[in-house]
Amino acid sequence: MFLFEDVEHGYGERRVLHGISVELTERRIAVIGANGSGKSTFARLLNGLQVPTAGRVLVDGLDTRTEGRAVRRKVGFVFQDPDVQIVMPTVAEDVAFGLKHRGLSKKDVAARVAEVLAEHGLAELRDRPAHLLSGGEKQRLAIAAVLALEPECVVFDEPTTMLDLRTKRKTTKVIAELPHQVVVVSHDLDLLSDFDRVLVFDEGRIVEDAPPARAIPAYLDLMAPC
Ligand SMILES: Nc1ncnc2c1ncn2[C@@H]1O[C@H](COP(=O)(O)OP(=O)(O)OP(=O)(O)O)[C@@H](O)[C@H]1O
Repeated sequence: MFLFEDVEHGYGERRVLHGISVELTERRIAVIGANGSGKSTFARLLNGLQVPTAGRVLVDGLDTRTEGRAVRRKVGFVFQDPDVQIVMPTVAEDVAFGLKHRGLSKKDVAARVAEVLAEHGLAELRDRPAHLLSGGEKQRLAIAAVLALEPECVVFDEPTTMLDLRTKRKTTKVIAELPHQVVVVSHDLDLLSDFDRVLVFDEGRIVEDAPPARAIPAYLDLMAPC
């Protein structure tokens, strides 16, 4: 579904991704690597939140540079910090926001909101102020709001970093049970042990690209103190 053609990305003069050429068709793909190795930048390129400085990113043949809107319909993005993503005062309004933006009728929005809140265990919180939710509840809301829009693929940028162990396990389960294609950036090796494919980043390049059984030991070697 994703095709990176000789992608470079820089912030100002500084290049942080170099020569990324990769095709991603597997259902569950993980991205790991050291801090600052370019993982989040790579993730943001997947749905056109950022466009490459050079090269192309195609999603089902759509160029993220020219077809950003269509790409974002296909590819949802869940940020590490749900506060970045929650835009409306209450839980129900936040889920409704994207649906209204898509042009659904009032009746369809209400029905979809009710369905999604129930699916994600948020029905009882529907009228609660979103900013007063716990970290885990906010995470659930952020995921629910993205899934409400029925993307084909969901990109998660460090979905468990801010969570306690219990909430982390619940989020891991939610991600594991999604029928969607998922791309997950994570430092949490437990989360990705049964993924189909793991990309290991180092200094803006993919240095290993393999199933977890091979990629995780390669990553641990890379991270070993000299
Ligand atoms: N908006 C930005 N402006 C300038 N530099 C940025 C910006 N976003 C990221 N960078 C820099 O680009 C490099 C790669 O950052 P990125 O967030 O992609 O790495 P990462 O592998 O996700 O790191 P981490 O594991 O710490 O989240 C870092 O040196 C970072 O400081």
